[in-house]
Amino acid sequence: MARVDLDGNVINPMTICMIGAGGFIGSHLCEKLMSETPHTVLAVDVYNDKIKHLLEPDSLPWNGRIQFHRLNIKNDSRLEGLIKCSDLTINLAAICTPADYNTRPLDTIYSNFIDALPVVKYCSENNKRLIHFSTCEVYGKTIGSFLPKDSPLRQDPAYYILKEDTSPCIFGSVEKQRWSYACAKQLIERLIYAEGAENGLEFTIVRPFNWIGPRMDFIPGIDGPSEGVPRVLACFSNNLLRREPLKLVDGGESQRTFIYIKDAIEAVLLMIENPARASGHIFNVGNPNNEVTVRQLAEMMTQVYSKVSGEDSIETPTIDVSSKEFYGEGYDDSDKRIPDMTIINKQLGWNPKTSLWDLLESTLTYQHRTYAEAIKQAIAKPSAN
Ligand SMILES: NC(=O)c1ccc[n+]([C@@H]2O[C@H](COP(=O)([O-])OP(=O)(O)OC[C@H]3O[C@@H](n4cnc5c(N)ncnc54)[C@H](O)[C@@H]3O)[C@@H](O)[C@H]2O)c1
Ligand SMILES: O=c1ccn([C@@H]2O[C@H](COP(=O)(O)OP(=O)(O)O[C@H]3OC[C@@H](O)[C@H](O)[C@H]3O)[C@@H](O)[C@H]2O)c(=O)[nH]1
Repeated sequence: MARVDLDGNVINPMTICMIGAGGFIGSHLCEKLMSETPHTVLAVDVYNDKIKHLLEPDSLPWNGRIQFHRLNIKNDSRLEGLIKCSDLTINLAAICTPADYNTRPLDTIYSNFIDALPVVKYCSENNKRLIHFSTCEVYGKTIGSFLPKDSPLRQDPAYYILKEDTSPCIFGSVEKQRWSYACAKQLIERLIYAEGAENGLEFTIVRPFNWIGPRMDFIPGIDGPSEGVPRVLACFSNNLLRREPLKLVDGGESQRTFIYIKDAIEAVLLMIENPARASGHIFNVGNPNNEVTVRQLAEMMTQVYSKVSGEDSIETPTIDVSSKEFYGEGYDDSDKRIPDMTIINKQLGWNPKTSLWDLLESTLTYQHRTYAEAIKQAIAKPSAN
């Protein structure tokens, strides 16, 4: 049976230039597009480890519908040709780990703003559709965080729910280099929006709210640098696998809403296949029902990991660490992130499904299966010096 969109129109197979296809989100999106749609993907990245299983062997059912192009979009003239021969470009490429924002602010700004410029330009000049990945970090801090701690207004959703079309973007001072990422993402959003308004660029902007699941980032010393600091899911997974206490930055009081990657990918597929409903919009994509403090996340991950690994948790499961010690000078944080879902609901009829417990259970089962043995061996090996 032919695939139809939300308005009952037949969806024709398309060619998608996916930049950053080898990353966490890209790998799940490629998997979905290969297994459930007839579309072709030109997968652009400097790495392909996370999509290797889709690229080989030749006998896979989607053989020929995914091609990997190893290129760095900073300096490769092949990029324009790939965008030109696609119907749609999806840009995921970015430096997007908080440990980099204050320690490598130049690389962060270049990656999230300067390197995205040619992508936007080629799409605009060649009348190609663009789905650009921004971030929930563009909202920065909530209005409520500036109210006195005991103010009853802090309980009023008007002071903390983040809405695409009305919430302000509140960043810390320039010395707080944490905001280099959010600021670069905000400026590229504004540029894309302006290309739409002045030159007719057909665009969709996605603001992911802490998408998590298998293949996110790396486990330090196993498939990434030993001194590297990934995002919180991988940091806590690493601690659990090594039977170390989970580190709570500044008391673990910040709040986040976490969404299962597979739920979020459903939303992206709807955007891909419903251009008339998605174009010209900025979409929050998150799960407002899965809110926890980082401390609660640590506690839940400890419980879930114990269940899936069959190991008791250690005596002191968490320790407090200052942000200066953990991330260095210039770190700052978003206090609370609850996405408003009105626009995505209205345009695409999409809702997230998976509870935090369930998504942690499947993700930590994957982490345990993938890394437990390698960690055991790494710990057993006498150190090189
Ligand atoms: N995962 C989340 O919850 C989340 C939240 C907010 C925003 N985002 C945004 O979504 C996008 C994808 O995030 P992710 O979690 O998959 O990150 P990721 O780091 O796993 O993936 C990014 C990919 O882009 C590639 N890349 C970076 N620079 C490149 C370049 N110059 N040339 C070619 N490839 C390059 C990287 O090699 C990597 O594979 C990013 O733009 C990020 O800012 C993600
Ligand atoms: O080991 C750790 C790691 C992280 N944390 C805390 O956990 C919270 C979440 O940290 P993450 O590393 O997931 O990153 P953040 O949620 O702050 O930002 C992310 O948001 C959306 C995207 O744009 C990016 O993927 C990233 O910027 C922060 O408050 C952080 O300080 C810990 O307490 N301990």
